[in-house]
Amino acid sequence: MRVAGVSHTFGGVYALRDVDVDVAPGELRAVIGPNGAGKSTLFNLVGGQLAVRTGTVVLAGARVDRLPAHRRARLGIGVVFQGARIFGGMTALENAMVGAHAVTGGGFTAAVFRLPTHRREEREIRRTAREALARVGLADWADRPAESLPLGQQRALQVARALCGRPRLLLLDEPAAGLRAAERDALARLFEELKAGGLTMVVIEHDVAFVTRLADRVTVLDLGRVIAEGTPAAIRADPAVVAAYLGSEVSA
Ligand SMILES: Nc1ncnc2c1ncn2[C@@H]1O[C@H](COP(=O)(O)OP(=O)(O)OP(=O)(O)O)[C@@H](O)[C@H]1O
Repeated sequence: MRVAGVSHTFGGVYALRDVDVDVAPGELRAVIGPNGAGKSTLFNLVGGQLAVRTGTVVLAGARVDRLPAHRRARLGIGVVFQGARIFGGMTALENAMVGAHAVTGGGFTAAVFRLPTHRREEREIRRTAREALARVGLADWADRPAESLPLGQQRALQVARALCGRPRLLLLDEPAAGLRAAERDALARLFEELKAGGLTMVVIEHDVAFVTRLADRVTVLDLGRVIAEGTPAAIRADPAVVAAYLGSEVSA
C-alpha cells in the first residue's frame, strides 16, 4: 500500500499535509502521533470513508483513491474502526457474517427472493465467518450472543468481521483502546499470528508501547506531517519524536 502526496483540509485547516507512507506487503506498520496529528484522517482517506482530494492511494499496484469505500473493501482493504461496536442481539458468528456480506456480490434481488444463488452464497458466507472466528481464536464463541463476550474478545470479533472480507491490507484504528493488560497481550499475539500468515497491517495507536513492540516500522505524524519513520528502536531514539510527545509516552 502506498500513500503519496496526500493532503487533506477541514474547513481550510490542514489535517494532513503532503503525506507519503509506503507499506511493504506483509509488513506491520504502526502509525503513531499525538492528539490531532491526523492519524484518523489518514485511516479514513485510505479506507475511503473520506474522499481523497489531493494525492494518491495505491493498493497492489492499482490506484484506489477515486473509489468508494465498498469498492476498496472488495479490492482488499479491510477496516476496523476506532471504538467500533459489535451488533447486539446477534451471535458472534452473525456479527462476523456481516463482514462477508459487505463484500459479496449476490445482490439485493437474490437475497429478497432467496434465490438458489443467494442460498449458496449464505452457506459460503457462514463458512467464511466460521473460518475467520477460528483465526482470531473465537471458534468456541461462535453461537454466543456477541454482547456477552468480554471486551478483548469483542475486539477480536471486530478483527474477524474485517477478515471475512479477505483483506490483503487490514487497517486498524486504536484497536487496543480501553483494553486491560492481559487483553492487550492477547490482541498483540493475534496480530503476530496474522502477520505470520502474511497479512499486511497498518495499526494506528495511541498506546506507543503496544505498537512499537509489534511493528516492523513506525510512521510518526505530528500536526499533519510525517516527522519520522523507521524501526521502533530508531523511532524511540528520535529527538523529534520525543519532542512531539514531550518525552513522556515514547520513553515509557
Ligand atoms: N470532521 C472534521 N471536521 C473538522 N476538523 C476535523 C475533522 N476531523 C478531524 N479534524 C481535525 O483534523 C486534525 C486531525 O484530526 P485526526 O482525528 O485525524 O487526528 P488523530 O491523530 O486521529 O487524533 P486523535 O489521536 O485525537 O484521534 C485535527 O486538528 C482535527 O481537529
